[in-house]
Amino acid sequence: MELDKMDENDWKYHGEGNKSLVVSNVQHARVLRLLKYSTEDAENSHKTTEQAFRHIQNIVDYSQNVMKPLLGEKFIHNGEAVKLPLDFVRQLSLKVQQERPESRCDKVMDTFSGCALCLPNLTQLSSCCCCREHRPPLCIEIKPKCGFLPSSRHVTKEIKNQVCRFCMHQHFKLAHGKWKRLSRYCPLDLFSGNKQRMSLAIKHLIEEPQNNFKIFKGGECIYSCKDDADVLQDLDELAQHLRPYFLPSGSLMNGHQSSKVVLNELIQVIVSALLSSWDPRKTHLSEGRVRCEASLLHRDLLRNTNHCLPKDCVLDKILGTQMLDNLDIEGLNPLFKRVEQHLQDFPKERSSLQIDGPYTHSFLEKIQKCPTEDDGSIEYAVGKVHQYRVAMTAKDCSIMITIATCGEEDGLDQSLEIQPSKPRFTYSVSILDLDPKPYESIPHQSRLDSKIVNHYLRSTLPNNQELTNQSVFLGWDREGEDCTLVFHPV
Ligand SMILES: O=P(O)(O)O[C@@H]1[C@@H](OP(=O)(O)O)[C@H](OP(=O)(O)O)[C@H](O)[C@H](OP(=O)(O)O)[C@H]1OP(=O)(O)O
Ligand SMILES: Nc1ncnc2c1ncn2[C@@H]1O[C@H](COP(=O)(O)OP(=O)(O)OP(=O)(O)O)[C@@H](O)[C@H]1O
Repeated sequence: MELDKMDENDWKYHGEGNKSLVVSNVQHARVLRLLKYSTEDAENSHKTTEQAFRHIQNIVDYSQNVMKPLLGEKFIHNGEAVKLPLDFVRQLSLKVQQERPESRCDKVMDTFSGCALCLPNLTQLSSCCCCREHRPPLCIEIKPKCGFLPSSRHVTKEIKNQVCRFCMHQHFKLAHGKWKRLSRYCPLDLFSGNKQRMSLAIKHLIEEPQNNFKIFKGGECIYSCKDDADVLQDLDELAQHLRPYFLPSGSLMNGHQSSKVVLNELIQVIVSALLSSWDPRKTHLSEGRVRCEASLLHRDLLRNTNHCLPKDCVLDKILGTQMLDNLDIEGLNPLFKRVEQHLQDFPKERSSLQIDGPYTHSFLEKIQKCPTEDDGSIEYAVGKVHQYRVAMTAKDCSIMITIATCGEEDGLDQSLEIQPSKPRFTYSVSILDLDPKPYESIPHQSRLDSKIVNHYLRSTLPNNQELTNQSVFLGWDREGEDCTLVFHPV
């Protein structure tokens, strides 16, 4: 990328989240991730070039020195902080504006600093030369969220040991208008390691993707949550896109039947990619922490299955890192206050305690060498706060599974052979959105936790009206449901 010859016509809108907007290059498999600011205080809060560059470099350091050792080398792609010509950034901002979803327009792209993060475009396979078939790669993006129930003795509300945060949060989001329908996805099903539960979790993601599920074909997003949340997802249209990948070319199957087959095949491929690992060992998950009472799975299936993830598969790595939060926000809060008090008394120690970074090897050491028992020290409190922030990153990251079909003769390192008669896929699995979560956000986390739990208790118990209504609407059979997709025209 020649930074002095940047042309906005070489880039197009790719996607965005709460904090950044992403554009992709039309020729090369690269993206630029630019910061966003809230429109209310864009004038005041924008950073100077040096501050913005430092901020982005911090993200790179954190991803490389902290998250990569925890999540595994193979899943993480280092980005590079770059300084772009301001003219280019301003033109780019004008160009992408009309593509942006309305729901994200409460923030504006940073056109002041000229800084961005340059990353490989993970929706495209980097070494696709082994694939002689010329179908564009497919990429499935999953934001899995928190995959376990807390077991901390500091938890004061019993419901937190029974219903997972995602399922409780759904009710809060619905009440506050963030979404119009409840998602039936439960992260504990996805992280269970049980193929049947995982398939169901993915089925629920497809059915109601919200911001947890997207599909790209040849780098273009072909399936995601629409801004017009009233519209139900068109699964037949999705299946049309996927048919060439999952149904033999001569197949006579048509209509709903073929959509069902195609989507079930897709689900199987996703499950296999999520569980793939070279390590034959398993991580056994403690029963009490992987069963969510709000999951719609048949109770027997929840009770009578083994819960284990192949060691070092992407889900195992993410879950292990999420579990660094072992005190829960309720147990962390007093430690955060201890750190706050200490910083008031000794403000100069902020830097040696690495409260705002730098995210070096010694930051990782503070996490890894944190004492297991509270000895009353500031080191323990800081170690737990750092661990919690790292766990928060892992609870908010996304998984990208990029797959391409390949011919019989292709020699592949990573190939998924689902069934010998079916097409083979080469794939790559990556993790993205590994930004450090600010130290200052901990009090907000604590308030949000109480709001979510209290809202859930108020709104859902003792009757579960919202869920029941939705099941009727979509025609799902809640109790006896298996993992096959059922299509009911509405
Ligand atoms: O708090 P949560 O669980 O709602 O997570 C936030 C996400 O909401 P979600 O529930 O996934 O829709 C939220 O996602 P959306 O903006 O809702 O797509 C962000 O990822 C936010 O992170 P950040 O503050 O931008 O770094 C996330 O905030 P953090 O808690 O990770 O800081
Ligand atoms: N390296 C990449 N390759 C391809 N697509 C990417 C890449 N990085 C980000 N994206 C796309 O851009 C979207 C927004 O990026 P990202 O999740 O990093 O933004 P964010 O603002 O940090 O999100 P959040 O709301 O979680 O804070 C992603 O959901 C993904 O679809």
